[in-house]
Amino acid sequence: MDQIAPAVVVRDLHVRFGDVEAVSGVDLAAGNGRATALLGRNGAGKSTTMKVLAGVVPPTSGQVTVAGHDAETDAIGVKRVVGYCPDVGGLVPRATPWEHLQLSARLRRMDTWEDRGRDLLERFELGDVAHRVVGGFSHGMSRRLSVVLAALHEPAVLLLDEPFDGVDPIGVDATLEVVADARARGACVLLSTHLRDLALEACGTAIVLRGGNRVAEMQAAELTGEAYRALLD
Ligand SMILES: Nc1ncnc2c1ncn2[C@@H]1O[C@H](COP(=O)(O)OP(=O)(O)OP(=O)(O)O)[C@@H](O)[C@H]1O
Repeated sequence: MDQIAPAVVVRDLHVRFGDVEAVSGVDLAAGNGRATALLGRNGAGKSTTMKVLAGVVPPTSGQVTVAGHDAETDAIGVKRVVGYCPDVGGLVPRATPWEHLQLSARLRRMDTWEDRGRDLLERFELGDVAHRVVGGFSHGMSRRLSVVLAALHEPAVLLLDEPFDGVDPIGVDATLEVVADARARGACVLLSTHLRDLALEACGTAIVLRGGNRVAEMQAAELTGEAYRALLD
């Protein structure tokens, strides 16, 4: 399923916020039809890397290409080809799930999206609350809706930042299904999580970040609990 060039290529990425270097020299390549897990301790640089891949934060230096679009010079092109579930936020408290889907579809100029939107809401058990404002949603419900929104337009690159955080087993299974579906249609998936077991279940490759650097890349199956702990310290 891999095309010739990887869908996501990151070379020597640095991201600086004032005095803080959040990412300091990350390299990675992720292929089509594959899912890659980003792991690492709090503050390792996972979310910042995801934000750059989503076209939300510009790289301070380095090269980042997402489905052929340069993250520094073509952030809009990047935003068009990705589906991004941010680690926090991204939802409008006074809007309903259905209104979020409508807005997302309109921004992406999608003609037919209602059936897929309805199906995704059902799969994530949000069908019954499709017309309730999300301001009253639990954390897990909001996470599930964020995954739905990321997946709606069947993006070439699916970026899921902590999609399992606080999510119940039904939501976890639905998320694993979304990842499997994306891989099956040849999309590239990057998923950040602290949950090693779920990373292994969802992804074929695991990348471990520490202090803004990539310290390991391996087959996810090789990332035993012991190996992971050793990489964190
Ligand atoms: N907007 C910002 N301004 C200042 N520092 C930031 C900003 N965003 C991230 N950082 C810092 O950059 C570093 C990496 O943060 P990041 O959120 O990427 O880590 P993470 O691996 O996703 O952590 P977690 O597992 O806790 O979500 C941290 O030291 C963080 O405090």
